[in-house]
Amino acid sequence: MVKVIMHGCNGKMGQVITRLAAADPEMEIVAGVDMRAQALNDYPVFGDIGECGVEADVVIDFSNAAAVDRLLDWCGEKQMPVVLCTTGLSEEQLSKVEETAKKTALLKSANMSLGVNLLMKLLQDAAKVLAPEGFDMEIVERHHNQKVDAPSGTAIALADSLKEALEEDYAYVYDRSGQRKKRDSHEIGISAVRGGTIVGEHEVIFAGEDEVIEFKHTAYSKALFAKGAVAAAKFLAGKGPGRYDMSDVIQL
Ligand SMILES: NC(=O)C1=CN([C@@H]2O[C@H](COP(=O)(O)OP(=O)(O)OC[C@H]3O[C@@H](n4cnc5c(N)ncnc54)[C@H](OP(=O)(O)O)[C@@H]3O)[C@@H](O)[C@H]2O)C=CC1
Ligand SMILES: O=C(O)C1=N[C@H](C(=O)O)C[C@H](O)C1
Repeated sequence: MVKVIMHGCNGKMGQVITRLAAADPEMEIVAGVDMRAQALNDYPVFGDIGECGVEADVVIDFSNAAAVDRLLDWCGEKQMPVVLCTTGLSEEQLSKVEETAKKTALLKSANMSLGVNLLMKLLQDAAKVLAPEGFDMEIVERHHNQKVDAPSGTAIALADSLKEALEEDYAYVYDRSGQRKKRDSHEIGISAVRGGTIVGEHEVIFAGEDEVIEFKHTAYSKALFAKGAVAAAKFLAGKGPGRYDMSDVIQL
């Protein structure tokens, strides 16, 4: 039985994971942490991770970037494995992630779905062929109107995987509204749409002369991400210090 502390337990993802774990004989949520320290389910909820004295094997985090520093400090100090799913982290926080992974097992992924993790690999093959031929690369992401960070962590991760595959350097461009100049060939444009209840869509466009190739992933339910997070928590429990990602969990 894997015992989980759910960080951000009263949020949208925290509640989807709570329902999934309740039906899973191999996993139990033993405590939750949330700004609103209100118990909505059958486990105790604390207002701060430091107040949680419940014994556990792993933390699953879907909270807010503002909560991540405190969480990383606590997990590092307690040598508590952590599945970090919150997006919108600063450069300083990303460095802290690497430092924390020297003290405890840490799996970070902006997207827990099989489809997006496979897409990251497929894109690298496409980029290696198309970018040197002069195809422009653009990413468009669409999410619900409750999302606070933009662009999505997934859009940045997709851009990072394009960049990683290419020999030449590419700059990310998020906003062209203040510019009166043509697009540079060595940029990756990233655009964010927010509206309604869109769960999450990511489109990667390779636009060349007289032809366009598009890759698209659509999430139809948050259960998709919850399923990946649960698999990641089972994988991470009992592991020693180290930095992991979803490619360690999913056989691609
Ligand atoms: N990696 C992935 O596959 C996915 C990542 N995400 C990311 O996960 C994060 C959460 O998403 P979602 O569940 O939709 O967001 P929600 O806002 O619905 O949930 C976040 C929860 O965390 C709580 N919270 C805020 N600050 C703290 C804190 N200091 N300590 C503990 N809890 C805190 C919030 O409380 P309050 O509402 O009172 O502020 C809220 O209940 C986002 O960054 C999102 O982008 C989402 C889906 C998939
Ligand atoms: O906030 C969300 O909802 C999501 N956030 C993640 C991101 O920023 O990439 C993943 C998913 O698309 C849903």
